[in-house]
Amino acid sequence: MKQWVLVKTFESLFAELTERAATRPEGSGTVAALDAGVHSQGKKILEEAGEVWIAAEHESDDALSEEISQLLYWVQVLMVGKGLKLEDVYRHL
Ligand SMILES: N=c1c2ncn([C@@H]3O[C@H](COP(=O)(O)OP(=O)(O)OP(=O)(O)O)[C@@H](O)[C@H]3O)c2ncn1[C@@H]1O[C@H](COP(=O)(O)O)[C@@H](O)[C@H]1O
Repeated sequence: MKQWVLVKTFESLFAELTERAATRPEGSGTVAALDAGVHSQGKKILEEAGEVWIAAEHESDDALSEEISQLLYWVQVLMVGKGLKLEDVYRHL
């Protein structure tokens, strides 16, 4: 039987988090992060950005990649909480 591997992308993660915000499933860390509010989300973004910096200077590429993925996640949580769409950001790129 053929096995399909679903690759998560920035866009698919954003869709997933948007769906979490709408359906609010029990046990979702994203729902808890959204409920914690923008102050808490902003602190998490700063924390993860610091971890990215440290990993870039002192850790492996894999560790750096993991930290970057967490930073992207928290940026997306803040975006979803603020009601921003990907297009709102993309138009500034
Ligand atoms: N990609 C992520 C993701 N990246 C980071 N994080 C969270 O961000 C935090 C970062 O972890 P750290 O190691 O920096 O911190 P920690 O000290 O281990 O944890 P904390 O004490 O900070 O909670 C953790 O709480 C992680 O759960 C994420 N949480 C969820 N996702 C994805 O988001 C989607 C929805 O998840 P749920 O809402 O939990 O279903 C799923 O696809 C998940 O894989």
